[in-house]
Amino acid sequence: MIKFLERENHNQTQKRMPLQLEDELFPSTPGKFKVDQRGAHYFMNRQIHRCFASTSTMFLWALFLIALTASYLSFQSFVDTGSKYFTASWGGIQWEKQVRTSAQIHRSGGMSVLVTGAAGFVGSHVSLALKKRGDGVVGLDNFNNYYDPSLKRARKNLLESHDVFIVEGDINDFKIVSKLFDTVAFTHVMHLAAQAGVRYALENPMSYVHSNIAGLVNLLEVCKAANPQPSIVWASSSSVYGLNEKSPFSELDRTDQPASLYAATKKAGEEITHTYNHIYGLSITGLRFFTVYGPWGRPDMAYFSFTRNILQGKPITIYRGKNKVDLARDFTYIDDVVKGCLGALDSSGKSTGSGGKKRGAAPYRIYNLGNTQPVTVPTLVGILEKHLKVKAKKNMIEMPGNGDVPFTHANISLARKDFGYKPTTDLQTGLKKFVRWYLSYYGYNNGKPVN
Ligand SMILES: O=C(O)[C@H]1O[C@H](OP(=O)(O)OP(=O)(O)OC[C@H]2O[C@@H](n3ccc(=O)[nH]c3=O)[C@H](O)[C@@H]2O)[C@H](O)[C@@H](O)[C@H]1O
Repeated sequence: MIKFLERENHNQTQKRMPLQLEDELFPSTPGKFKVDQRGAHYFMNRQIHRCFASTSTMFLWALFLIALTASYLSFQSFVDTGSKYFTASWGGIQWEKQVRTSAQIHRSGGMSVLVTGAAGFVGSHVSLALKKRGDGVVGLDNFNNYYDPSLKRARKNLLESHDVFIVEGDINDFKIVSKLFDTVAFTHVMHLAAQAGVRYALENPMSYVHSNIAGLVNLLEVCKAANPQPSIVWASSSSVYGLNEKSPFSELDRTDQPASLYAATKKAGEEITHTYNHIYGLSITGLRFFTVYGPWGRPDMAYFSFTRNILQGKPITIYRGKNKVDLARDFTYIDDVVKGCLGALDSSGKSTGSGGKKRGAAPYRIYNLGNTQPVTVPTLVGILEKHLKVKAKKNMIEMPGNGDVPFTHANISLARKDFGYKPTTDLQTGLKKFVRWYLSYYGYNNGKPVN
């Protein structure tokens, strides 16, 4: 704003100056010019003298103008630098120091990981787990308001208390992502920033294109050019199986029938990452998460919003499939997913390229991270009622055509074989932990809000 006003003033100054010059060099009232009676010689001399006088005046004015312009320009650049320094939320010596400190590795053979979406549900858990075992972690998150940003801020505070620094920025911002790679030679990227949610795609389709397509490509562009290139592990989704009816879902099953735009953008992500692996030698691992739940979770997900409504005495809507068949999900507890993420990072293998040039084949992998025990939505509600000690007001309706699929069920043998992935938390146990966290975070005591 300051810059804008100054530019306007500058234009006014420039407009005014030639007028003032004209006023000085030429009579503004030519009709009042009197014929001189003192002879041609005198007149000629006088004209020559005037001519010299006006040339030197012009010269002086020109000098003055040049000096004025030069001083304006240097002032402007001072203002630019100053305002960038004072208003930018990133950059500067102190910022770089924070990034480098956070990325420092504290165990032998450890990694330095850029975690995108670090203030998100899975991102915050993975960041903390990496930090706790001695890896370097830097977070990147845009803190958007898809759901209550205060929850993201609370996760950020938690991470900061464990010395994880989170940079506030968007994966679409080429400058900030490049700057991070200029500051730290990240060995790995855990890419979890995304527009999540299956049904929200009906409301805001472009947000999925922005984050899950454009943001992904932007991140890959920076990674491909980095030297050394990092290995990338990123969040795909169980939703890519779409209308697949073969159960359990295996990584070799078809994924070309997405039921939602969310699923389509995740599937596109799998294809996009494949091209970066193929052309630039980036090591890529895509993880298909199956309805991840747990403490510090996402308020837009069913288990979370059901809990909120049940506690507030509000009705919940339970979707049912055709012929009143209950919907089912392979709900997967966050701690199991975190172990899967770390296993995928540890086994990812190196990227082969450098500075945008491929030097050989690099791993390209895709894994299911599920629980292998699908549970119906009414059963989920029953477990919540038990833990909350409150009966839900249920409103059963037929599943609208909103992108939902009837069931999900993961075959996890590939992840088990390659990095020992073995989920150990059933829905009863996981929801108990979630409810305990929820009541404490939102200030409930014996099922009643405190204060
Ligand atoms: O595995 C994934 O890849 C995805 O998992 C998650 O999607 P979903 O499996 O759809 O989870 P979630 O919304 O909790 O709905 C659960 C069940 O409750 C039903 N459901 C939902 C809302 C409601 O009001 N009523 C209802 O019956 C609903 O019909 C469904 O049967 C992530 O959100 C998504 O980002 C992605 O990661």
